[in-house]
Amino acid sequence: MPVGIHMGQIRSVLSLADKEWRVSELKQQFEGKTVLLGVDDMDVFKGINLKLLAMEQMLKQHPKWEGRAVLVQITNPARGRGKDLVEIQAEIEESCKRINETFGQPGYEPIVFVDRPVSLCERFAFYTIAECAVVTAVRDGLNLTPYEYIVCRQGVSESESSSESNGPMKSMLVVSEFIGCSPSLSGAIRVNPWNIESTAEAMNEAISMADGEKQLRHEKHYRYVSTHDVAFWSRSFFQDLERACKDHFRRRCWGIGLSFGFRVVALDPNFRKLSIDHIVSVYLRSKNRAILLDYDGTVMPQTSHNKTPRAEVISIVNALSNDTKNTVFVVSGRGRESLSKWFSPCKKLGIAAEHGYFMRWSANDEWEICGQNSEFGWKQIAEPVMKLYTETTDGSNIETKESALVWHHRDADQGFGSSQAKEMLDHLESVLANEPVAVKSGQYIVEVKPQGVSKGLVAEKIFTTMTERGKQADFVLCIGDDRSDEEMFEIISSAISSGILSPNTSVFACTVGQKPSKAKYYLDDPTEVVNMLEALAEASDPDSLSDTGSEGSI
Ligand SMILES: O=P(O)(O)OC[C@H]1O[C@H](O[C@H]2O[C@H](CO)[C@@H](O)[C@H](O)[C@H]2O)[C@H](O)[C@@H](O)[C@@H]1O
Repeated sequence: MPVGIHMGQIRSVLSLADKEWRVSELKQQFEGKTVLLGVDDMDVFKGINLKLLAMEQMLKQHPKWEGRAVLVQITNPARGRGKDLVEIQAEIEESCKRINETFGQPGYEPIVFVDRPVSLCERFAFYTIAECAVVTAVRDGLNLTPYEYIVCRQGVSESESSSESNGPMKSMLVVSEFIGCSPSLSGAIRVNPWNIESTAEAMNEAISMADGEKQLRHEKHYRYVSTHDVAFWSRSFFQDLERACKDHFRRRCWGIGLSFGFRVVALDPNFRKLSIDHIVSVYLRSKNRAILLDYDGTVMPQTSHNKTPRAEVISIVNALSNDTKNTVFVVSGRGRESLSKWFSPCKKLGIAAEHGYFMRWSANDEWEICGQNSEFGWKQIAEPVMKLYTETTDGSNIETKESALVWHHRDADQGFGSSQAKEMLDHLESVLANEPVAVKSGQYIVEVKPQGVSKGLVAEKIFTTMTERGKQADFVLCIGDDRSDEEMFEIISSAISSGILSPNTSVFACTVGQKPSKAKYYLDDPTEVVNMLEALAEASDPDSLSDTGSEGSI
């Protein structure tokens, strides 16, 4: 895939004598005329007929160009065949005939259609004499025509060329917004080629522009094109590869996903499977344990239709939270009503619901509101946007939580749902830019929640409160599967250096599934998570188990 031009090749072709000969011939042929140039393959996507129609419109709207403006359209012979191509060729032929009949005069043809093979030298000669290059492709890759044109207009130094110097260089470009190089040409006039009138206006504007302005635009383009050539891009590509591969010798690589979703991820060599035997032995030696459990994707499989926790999970969580050495929290994005209902048998369990907007240390404690903001005016802005995407995305729906709004697309078409989610994320971020909210994407969701509410802050609050109560954690187990859980892992990895946790704390930050994560450990799925928790519950000291229904575990 070319990402720039070959400066050396263009310069050497430009210096060739036969090109000089052709340039002076062309200068003579178009003396007193302003040449607009198109160079395209004969192809249905190149928008050649749209360009001809725009030229016709320009001559109608700006009769001053009659007799003066010429569109030279070089069309490389078609590489394929087919009905579409035959039709477009007929349209082009008809447009050329009509325009030349309507606006032509003796010695003047507004359209010069060149449909024979044109050598590189001749093409460059045409670039050299053109006041403006016009590219109206309706779909294309990079398209090097504008780049080649700019370099040819700059020319080669006088020592390499026999042509006389023409003073300051200038060039103008009218380019389709649908071609790859369009964003790199800030001085070009960008058009939607389907809009004939505005393309005609752009062509008029380009050739009517003051020379000084054309020079400035040309200089800017030439600087970019000549410094970002093929050599530049290949160097930069290799540098990126080197940077990306720098640590590969010490990383393990894994292939994840299938077909277009396939990716190779490099994992830290210290990232390893959590050994049940190891964690149990550390658990047994510790006295003040903090256990933070995410819900969906961690103790509850993402694929389960019934989201109510199984009796086995309730019994394990209950046993863990009844151990007086333990402070156990479910830290989830889910609402407080469902979490407190599901875990109602676990009286000592702490719950952080809606990513910690609501926190409760045990069933007997009051809910604390952790966010500083209880203003939800932003919902009036976010909800209509979500509704718009829900209407156009079959299988999606909106969940209204007390502090947040969530757009779900798990049941929508996978590709369409995720592209809609990306677009909606940008849309919401821009309309909510001045609101005290954060817009986040998660497992098939886009969520808008109050700023300053995160699972990371929940973890921090649990650790500091334990320390304040004289029970600084010497064992931390934190398990989660998604991005919101990474915020807990991040806090944990900095907690020792910031003094929130003691350097002697045994930390088990564990993600579910092997993937890049801030956690040092992984377990493969919720079944393994539940097995590990069961082993810890069995290792809990029966003497330190409290009566259910009594005070909080701290
Ligand atoms: O923090 P978690 O416990 O992992 O919860 C995060 C979100 O859980 C819920 O969404 C999840 O379950 C949905 C099915 O019930 C599923 O469609 C979605 O893909 C999952 O992310 C909940 O609805 C969200 O509000 C939570 O933020």
